Amino acid sequence: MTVVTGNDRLHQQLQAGAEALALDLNEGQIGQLMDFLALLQKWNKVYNLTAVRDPQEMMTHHLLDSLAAVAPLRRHVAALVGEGRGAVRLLDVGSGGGLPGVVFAICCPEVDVSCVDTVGKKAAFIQQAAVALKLRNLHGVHARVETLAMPFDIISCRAFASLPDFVNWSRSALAAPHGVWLAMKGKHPEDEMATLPADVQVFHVEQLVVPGLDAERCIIWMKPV
Ligand SMILES: C[S@@+](CC[C@H](N)C(=O)[O-])C[C@H]1O[C@@H](n2cnc3c(N)ncnc32)[C@H](O)[C@@H]1O
Repeated sequence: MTVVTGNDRLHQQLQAGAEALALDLNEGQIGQLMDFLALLQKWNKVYNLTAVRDPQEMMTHHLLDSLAAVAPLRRHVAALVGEGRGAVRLLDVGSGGGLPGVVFAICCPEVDVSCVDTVGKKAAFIQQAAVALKLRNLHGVHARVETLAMPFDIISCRAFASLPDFVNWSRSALAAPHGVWLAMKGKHPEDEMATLPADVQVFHVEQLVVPGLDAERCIIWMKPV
């Protein structure tokens, strides 16, 4: 008789989710995502990284939710590389326990990902995850995003702030002239979009479907004009 453990079930769910999202992930990447889930579970008790405590809920609400943004991100990265941009740098703002930043670093090894958070222990957790998962393209940064001035090609966020606050606070870290913002949102944020600064343009609203999650999700892509 084969015994199916809770971990096996989560592994199967992750694999099925990646397939539903048409994501080409190798076994190493699936393994890193499972290891990241285990790290989140383990250190959440100490560092208070996320209000989500149940491993099953962490899979759907954190991992699969973040994975839903990977194909759109890969498309944008491919376009940047096609324009002749070398190493693509991404900043994930208010990354907390590393969402979506760590998932992006695992799934897009060619992208250099920095996760910034004002809470020191969260940035330290990202550094720890980078070592444990052997992710040389992942960095934890302890700072307020408003203080960063290094140029990033893509600045992402999930569950961070309103769109106007997100772009205003992170603007000095956006590379000119090609840098873009990738904001992961739930319901289409019409009110927030209406109050964006005049020199910030929404150039694409991309609907997302998260496997196993019956909820509205979208990416708001923005750029300075
Ligand atoms: C609600 S959590 C979201 C965490 C993660 N992105 C997620 O989706 O689970 C927001 C995070 O933003 C961080 N934060 C708030 N203001 C910030 C700022 N000005 N610069 C950087 N991080 C900030 C908080 O410490 C917190 O970890």
